[in-house]
Amino acid sequence: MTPPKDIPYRVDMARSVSNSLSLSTSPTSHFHSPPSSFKDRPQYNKQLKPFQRESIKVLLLENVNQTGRDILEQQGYQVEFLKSSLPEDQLIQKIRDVHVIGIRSKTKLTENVLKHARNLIVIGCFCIGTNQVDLQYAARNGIAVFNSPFSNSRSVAELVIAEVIALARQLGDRSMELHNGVWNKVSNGCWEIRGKTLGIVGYGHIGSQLSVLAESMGMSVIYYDVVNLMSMGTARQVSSLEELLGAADFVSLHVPELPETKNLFTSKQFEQMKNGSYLINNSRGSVVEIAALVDAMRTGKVAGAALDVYPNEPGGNGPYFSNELNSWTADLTKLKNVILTPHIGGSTEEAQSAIGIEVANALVRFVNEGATLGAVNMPEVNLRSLTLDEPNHVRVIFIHKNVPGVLRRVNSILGNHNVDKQMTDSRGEVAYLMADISDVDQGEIKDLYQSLEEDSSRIRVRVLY
Ligand SMILES: NC(=O)C1=CN([C@@H]2O[C@H](COP(=O)(O)OP(=O)(O)OC[C@H]3O[C@@H](n4cnc5c(N)ncnc54)[C@H](O)[C@@H]3O)[C@@H](O)[C@H]2O)C=CC1
Ligand SMILES: O=C(O)CCC(=O)C(=O)O
Repeated sequence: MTPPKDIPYRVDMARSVSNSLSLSTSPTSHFHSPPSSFKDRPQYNKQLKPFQRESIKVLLLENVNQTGRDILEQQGYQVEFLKSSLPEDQLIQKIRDVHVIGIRSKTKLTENVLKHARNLIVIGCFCIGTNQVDLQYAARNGIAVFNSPFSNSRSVAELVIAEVIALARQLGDRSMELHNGVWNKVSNGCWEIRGKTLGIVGYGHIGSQLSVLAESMGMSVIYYDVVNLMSMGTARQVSSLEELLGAADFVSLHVPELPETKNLFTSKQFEQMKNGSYLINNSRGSVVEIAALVDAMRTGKVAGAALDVYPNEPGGNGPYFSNELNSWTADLTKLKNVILTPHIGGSTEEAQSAIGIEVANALVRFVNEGATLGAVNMPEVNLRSLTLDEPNHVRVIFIHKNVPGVLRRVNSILGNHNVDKQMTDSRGEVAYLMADISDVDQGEIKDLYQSLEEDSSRIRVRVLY
């Protein structure tokens, strides 16, 4: 088979020899000796180099922070960077040959897209949410997914505090009026937030951080969560959403996108809110039925709203926030005291820089060492690093279907060598085995790889050395 022009020969070999999706499985790769300056150290980690790093192709979408790009480029990987997300047809073209993809919240990695990703081994979500990725499909195909679980939590919580005050004082309207030359000095319907009650729905990383900030500004905090959680400060957990809605002056949503949170807020919930209360949604657009919110605001039941997220969001910056995108847009934008922001809850220099570092490092650990610590769709497996004084050691990674009898078969293959350490774990249908074995000659690696490839449970084999 002649390799396509832009794919290095060994990538194509990996595919044709093993029928594997993974470049790094290639048993034909060269061993790279460690730099001689390291050799005098008594104990040092061996950099596993089963492939030429410059063959690893990385596609970064949605303006991933420079910190992340630097880490990946320093590895020698080929990094392609785009500022926006891509429509599905272009994404399918691009994803065909990459081994690593980095996205934020806009890029939808559905089964339909992922089935074209024949070389992909890992996805980095440079954000908290992972609802944009088909996590099950990815796991079933040996593709690990990483995110940054709390690097932007503080940024979101601070934005909510700003929104609580801005809504209470109708700041958006006053500012817009003055931009249009209208002086409108009023106090009617404007409030201090001191002594008011904030109701937080979803008391996880963001909700609990917000709780602390709100209390420090003199608010009382109540929260509703499906899990029983420890309260921060003097906040109080309530037993139902209805109870929260009946007591809160401000309601702020911090739940993930799940089937159970879809349209969590419809006309019923708006009816249960206090008259003249406020709604803030920085979670996901699917959580609130916007047409119902528009109705609740027209009647005055809800006195103001701040929205950062929408059911449909544009892939990049530009004049796209229109009825074409979401049918209720014109109704919403005509309302008074509505603050609309373009999904910027986590968009601060601090958060983006920290996310870039955290996710890029997780990607490098996975590509180079096979470690899945922090993966959101796979068992978390890691072994201490191999060291440079272990020259004939090989790390075997065997991602397989979680069915009986696999370990017996795999260990009979590995058993021809000395298994120094091994860890295996499962998550749902998928299991992940990592083993460091010694006394392996370079010439035996290909056979080892081939034997594992032939096991009926195999999802993906990688041999790192
Ligand atoms: N606007 C933005 O830029 C950002 C938005 N987000 C969104 O915020 C969400 C929350 O983030 P974190 O606080 O980090 O998540 P988290 O996972 O730490 O907390 C979520 C909480 O919601 C609770 N929960 C789940 N289902 C619930 C339900 N039906 N009713 C009540 N509580 C429920 C969970 O038990 C958990 O305590 C993310 O999933 C993401 O979608 C996150 C970061 C930035
Ligand atoms: O900053 C982004 O692109 C997405 C933020 C977000 O929604 C998240 O972290 O889940």
